[in-house]
Amino acid sequence: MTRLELRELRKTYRTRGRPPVEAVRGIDLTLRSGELLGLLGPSGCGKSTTLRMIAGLEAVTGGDILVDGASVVRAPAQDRNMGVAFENYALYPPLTVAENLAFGLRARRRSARGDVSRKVAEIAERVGLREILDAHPSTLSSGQKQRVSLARALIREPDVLLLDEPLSHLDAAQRDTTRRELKRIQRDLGHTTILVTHDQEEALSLADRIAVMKDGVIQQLGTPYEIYDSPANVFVADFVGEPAINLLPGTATADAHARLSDSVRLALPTPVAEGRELVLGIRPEDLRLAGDDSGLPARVVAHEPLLESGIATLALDGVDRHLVALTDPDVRLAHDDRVRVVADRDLTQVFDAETGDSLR
Ligand SMILES: Nc1ncnc2c1ncn2[C@@H]1O[C@H](COP(=O)(O)OP(=O)(O)OP(=O)(O)O)[C@@H](O)[C@H]1O
Repeated sequence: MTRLELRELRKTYRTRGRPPVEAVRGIDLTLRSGELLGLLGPSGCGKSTTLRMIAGLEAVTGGDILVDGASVVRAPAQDRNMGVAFENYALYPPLTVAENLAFGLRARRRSARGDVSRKVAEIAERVGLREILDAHPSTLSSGQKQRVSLARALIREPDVLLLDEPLSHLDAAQRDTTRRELKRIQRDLGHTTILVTHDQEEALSLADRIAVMKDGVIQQLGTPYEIYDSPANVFVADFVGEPAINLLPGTATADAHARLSDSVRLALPTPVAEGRELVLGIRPEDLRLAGDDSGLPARVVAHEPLLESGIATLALDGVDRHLVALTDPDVRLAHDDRVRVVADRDLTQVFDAETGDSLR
């Protein structure tokens, strides 16, 4: 069981003839023993750089990395005891799966031959690789390769497990199964784990806590519920959630409303200084179609009736921006239908238009 701490971790890439790139700008994070932390953010936000610094594959520009309170920031990669499974697998093609697994173990410790075979068999059983132990990587599916990659990281009995987009090459069905397996294995073995992903669903379903990153800075650290229900700013609100949250500009009124246009006002969950420019965030599932004349009049732009719930695109009368609302599975709407839409006041997010920060 291991605690991992990142303190003021920084990385600036300097390439001759180009301006420096500040990929990671002072990250502070503490992972509890056995915790699975999802590092989530768009491409280029510095996730992989962070992981590579922890693994010792990239020198840090500043800050510290501590494992159980001891700094490892100057230790070479092979002395850090981190299990790494990266996106591009990095399996050795001439070796069989069993040999690939054994190789990782032998390279690390001078283990006895019998010991190695026992460990390979054990991990193959746990990760579901028994049938393909004699296969070569070139004959494996993407899902199998990713599992071998995970097994190779696990077989070293690492203090910390670092997974970079471990499910990215899988199709939807494989991803679901592998995700469940990954969660089970991580929980059984109790590794302190960082999982890098740009896929919010992966982060929301796997992680104990999520750190949402943008431009080398952590925007919010919290449980999946905290991130989803109480986003710290517009970026987090917009990045997490599918279909995306509705973001509507408005101006605060004296009576705890936001004016979206001359004719449209929405109630705020908390009072805000009159005249303040806001962005309201309303999740598609927090909008409902009214059966009576409550709510705001709107026109249906499009409706996709899906199996579990439909997705309606609506134009509120007098507001330029379209809204997306989830509809019950039995609802059928046609283009230009008139409806009335109600937003749940208590679930409405309120952000400052200038800073993007939450005002709740
Ligand atoms: N070796 C390098 N030299 C120079 N710049 C780099 C290098 N590696 C990454 N960068 C830059 O650092 C920033 C962060 O990159 P990084 O790969 O860590 O992001 P990421 O969030 O993992 O993105 P992705 O999901 O696309 O891998 C990007 O602007 C990238 O172009």
